[in-house]
Amino acid sequence: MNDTTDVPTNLTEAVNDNVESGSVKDESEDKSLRPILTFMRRSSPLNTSQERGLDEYAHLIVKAPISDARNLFEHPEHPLTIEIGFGMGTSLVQMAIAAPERNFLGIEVHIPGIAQCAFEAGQAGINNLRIMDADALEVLAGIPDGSVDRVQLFFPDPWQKKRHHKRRFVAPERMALIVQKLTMGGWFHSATDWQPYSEWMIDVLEQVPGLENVYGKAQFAPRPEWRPQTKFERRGEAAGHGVWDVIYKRV
Ligand SMILES: C[S@@+](CC[C@H](N)C(=O)[O-])C[C@H]1O[C@@H](n2cnc3c(N)ncnc32)[C@H](O)[C@@H]1O
Repeated sequence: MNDTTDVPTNLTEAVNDNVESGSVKDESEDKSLRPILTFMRRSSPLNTSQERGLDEYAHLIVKAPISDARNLFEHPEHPLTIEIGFGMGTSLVQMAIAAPERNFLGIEVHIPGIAQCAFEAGQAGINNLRIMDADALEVLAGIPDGSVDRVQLFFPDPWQKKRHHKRRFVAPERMALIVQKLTMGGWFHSATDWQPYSEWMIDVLEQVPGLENVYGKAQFAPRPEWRPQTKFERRGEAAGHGVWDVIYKRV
């Protein structure tokens, strides 16, 4: 995870600066051929629950690539929510428990988060949640158009420095892919505690063909009471930040 428990955003960005400036060796020979990633993979040791998550509940973790996310579930006809970057997954598990009539696929690259999410979902005994260790953009590119009812992206890395803005998940080309995968009437729901990113989101999303703001042109959504608080939301709150939700509908 980019900005985990353990790593504040500014440190992540400092590491990223070093990669970009060449002071940290990168395995890729030709940088121009590398896709721009919206995350940095970081490793940290697993605790006992996380070890158990990978071990006892491995059946909840799906390997990439997949051809149709709906078929991962006992009820493929149920509407599918994909959460991009669920972090430690606690809020995603809460959402899946609260909505047994929906299927949930969480995609993350942070292994302790994947393991923790598997542990909590396994302990809760739910069968409407699957987890993937993958770049969500690659997963989305491989599944059928119009197959996802909701895409949610909560407290994405804000990539605060101007030269890192290209890594922000909410960007016209990435949103075009999301639109393609949403069902008609389906939602893209994001939230952030970083005000400049919230304004950026509105600026980008208002211009995306095929999306309409559910709360009116350029409006933020009221914080839905059914969206559980996330770890990064709590962290933002502790730092005195506000919270801005945006909900757009596929039209
Ligand atoms: C700032 S954290 C927020 C985590 C969680 N949503 C929360 O609110 O606590 C953003 C997470 O998104 C993940 N992420 C960013 N881009 C991603 C991508 N393209 N595919 C999968 N995960 C991604 C990062 O690994 C990171 O864990």
